[in-house]
Amino acid sequence: MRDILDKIVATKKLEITNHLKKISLGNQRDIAESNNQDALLKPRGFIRAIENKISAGKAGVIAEIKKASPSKGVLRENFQPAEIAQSYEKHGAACLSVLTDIDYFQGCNAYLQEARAACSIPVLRKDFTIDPYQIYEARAIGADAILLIVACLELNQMKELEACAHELGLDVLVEVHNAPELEQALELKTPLLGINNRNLKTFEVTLQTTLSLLPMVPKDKILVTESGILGSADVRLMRDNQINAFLVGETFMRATDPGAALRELFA
Ligand SMILES: O=P(O)(O)OC[C@@H](O)[C@@H](O)c1c[nH]c2ccccc12
Repeated sequence: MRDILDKIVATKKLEITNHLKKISLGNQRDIAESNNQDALLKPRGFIRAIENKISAGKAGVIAEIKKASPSKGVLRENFQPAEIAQSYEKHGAACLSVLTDIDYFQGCNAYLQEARAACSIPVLRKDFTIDPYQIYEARAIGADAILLIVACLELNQMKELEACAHELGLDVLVEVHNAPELEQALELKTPLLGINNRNLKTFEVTLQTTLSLLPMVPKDKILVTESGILGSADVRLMRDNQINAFLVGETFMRATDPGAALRELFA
């Protein structure tokens, strides 16, 4: 049986092919938009926003906006990206992460646009990036950073995608969940390195993933621990190990007020 990541990547390839087909059939609007520099939003520095929090002695929190996940189904019924974004910003998030994948996370580009327009902090487009076309699209919808998941990319492809993002002024978060992937990620230029505590192939979550890879992470990288941060003990464990950047989704999505939950978790 194929695992979920293979399945997602296969769907993503189909989505891109269909989109490119639509464009070549005469729907040029998306392309025209992304070529119109005046219509483009100026990127907000994603990495800089995290660095600023950390150098002020605070946690750099990337607060996620996701309606659903393949492992847990719908996380939040009354899902209002703009309202959530404002609450996150008000309660001290460094940045946002917005799921735009449709088929597995019930996300969409409009959620990112709504969230970003409602606040002034930078936004990561959380999606399965496998083609440069998606990076142009990310730029066109106003994303400030993109995600590269080592588990679904070849090294040369990753370098090409990173160069494309940097050319467009976007920051890159590279994500790993084991030692061989980490070695590949260190071949990239980006200082922003995410360790996902959730194995995307098995859905298993353990904070040990971050702790066990920590000795391999060079000091000049900004390490983000991703997934499975549930309570203040988790935050303390990470901060005791000099890990100061966090990507948190589910814990906030299940709270009545996601921003208030953020403030409480990092108090
Ligand atoms: O909801 P959690 O357990 O706090 O996890 C957030 C985030 O790390 C997770 O959504 C995530 C990390 N990497 C991904 C890649 C694709 C989709 C989703 C993700």
